[in-house]
Amino acid sequence: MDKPLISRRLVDSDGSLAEAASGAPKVGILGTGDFARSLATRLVRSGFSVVVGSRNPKRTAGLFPSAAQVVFQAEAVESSEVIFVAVFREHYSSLCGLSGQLAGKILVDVSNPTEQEHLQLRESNAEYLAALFPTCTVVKAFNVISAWTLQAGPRDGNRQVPICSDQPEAKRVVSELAHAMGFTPVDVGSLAAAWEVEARPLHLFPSWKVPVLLALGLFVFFYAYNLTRDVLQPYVREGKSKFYKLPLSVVNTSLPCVAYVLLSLVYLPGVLAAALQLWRGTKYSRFPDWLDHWLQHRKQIGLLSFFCAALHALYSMCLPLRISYRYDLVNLALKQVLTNKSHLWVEENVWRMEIYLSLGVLALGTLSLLAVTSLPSIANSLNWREFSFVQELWVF
Ligand SMILES: NC(=O)C1=CN([C@@H]2O[C@H](COP(=O)(O)OP(=O)(O)OC[C@H]3O[C@@H](n4cnc5c(N)ncnc54)[C@H](OP(=O)(O)O)[C@@H]3O)[C@@H](O)[C@H]2O)C=CC1
Ligand SMILES: [Fe+3]
Repeated sequence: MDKPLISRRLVDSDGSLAEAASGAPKVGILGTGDFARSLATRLVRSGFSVVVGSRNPKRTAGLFPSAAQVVFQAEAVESSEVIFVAVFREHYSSLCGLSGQLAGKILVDVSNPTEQEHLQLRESNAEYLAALFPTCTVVKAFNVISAWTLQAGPRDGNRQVPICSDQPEAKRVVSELAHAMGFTPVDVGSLAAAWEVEARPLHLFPSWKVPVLLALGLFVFFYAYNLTRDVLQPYVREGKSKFYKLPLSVVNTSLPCVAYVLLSLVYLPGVLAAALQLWRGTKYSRFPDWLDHWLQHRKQIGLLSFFCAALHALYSMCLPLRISYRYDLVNLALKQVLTNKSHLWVEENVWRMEIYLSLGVLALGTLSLLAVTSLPSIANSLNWREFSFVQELWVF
């Protein structure tokens, strides 16, 4: 890997990928599926010479950049020292015929198990591959990167690539490769860590689970409290039916309570941490685990607090749109004008409007939150010219 990693001629005049620079480091790929194709494209763009091993190279060669060589599996593994195994676990054993040529080489396991496989098989895919090819060094890497990200380039989202292996030298080689492709390699230890690395793509938004459950729990608590206070109590005491308040009014009264409590939970751990440091007399000792986790979740708790506050503002703006509000106004006017006790109230209309408004506001709030949270990744995905264009628009 001491050779220059970025070649000079990468793109043909017609836009397809051109010949890689002669003498560029050679990387092998076994498999010709989605992942293999995107990986080959990224490697060629990063200046590597790529040789792809297929069971049927004639059929699949047209799918790869012209700079990548597509040959039979045996030929591909012969000419490269680092070989990506872009094949599903159940087909690993079909590669055993190549073990002679693969001896002493670095195999990069990029595979991901399904959730069911991950729970059933206690052995990671990488360890299984290492057991099948004991003369090779297996490195687990790139499984958290999608074919799409490889194709588009590591511009938006997470660039981190966790890498693990029992051989530090092999880990170094693959880390340099990841770095040259624009990713950030993260050493997560020996191959025993592969099981945990393979679990990562199975969890969606892991850092949001506790904050979301917390916000939901608080919402249920305050909703139950406001329901008892504003609806059940008047019904039991005075026989007044105010159940139409359930979808809108009670929700709107509960939201700011949740927002305030969540906001205080954003600031409280910082205060506790400072107090703990003063009490211990040092800034350089570890916080207890619970405080550490709490501090790490502050961003998500803050965003949820903002979401509840924004929903509350939207609900409040929409309150005068409610038909119940209009009926109340008309009734008040009637009461003032007429002496008799006429009462204008169509229960069905009230309910329909309350529910429609509630759902509409919820959808609008969710969309705004999505827009706000995706702003950083949108900003990340812009190149410098697009970014300055947006900046100019903004200033204008
Ligand atoms: N797609 C993605 O976004 C991601 C995929 N991965 C991992 O990459 C690996 C490949 O995924 P993907 O490219 O999507 O899968 P595909 O099904 O698209 O491709 C699998 C490839 O395996 C090759 N292969 C080799 N031996 C066999 C065999 N005995 N039977 C069937 N196929 C065989 C085939 O190539 P040929 O016929 O030319 O030999 C085939 O193209 C998987 O382990 C997956 O978990 C990891 C992260 C993201
Ligand atoms: Fe308010």
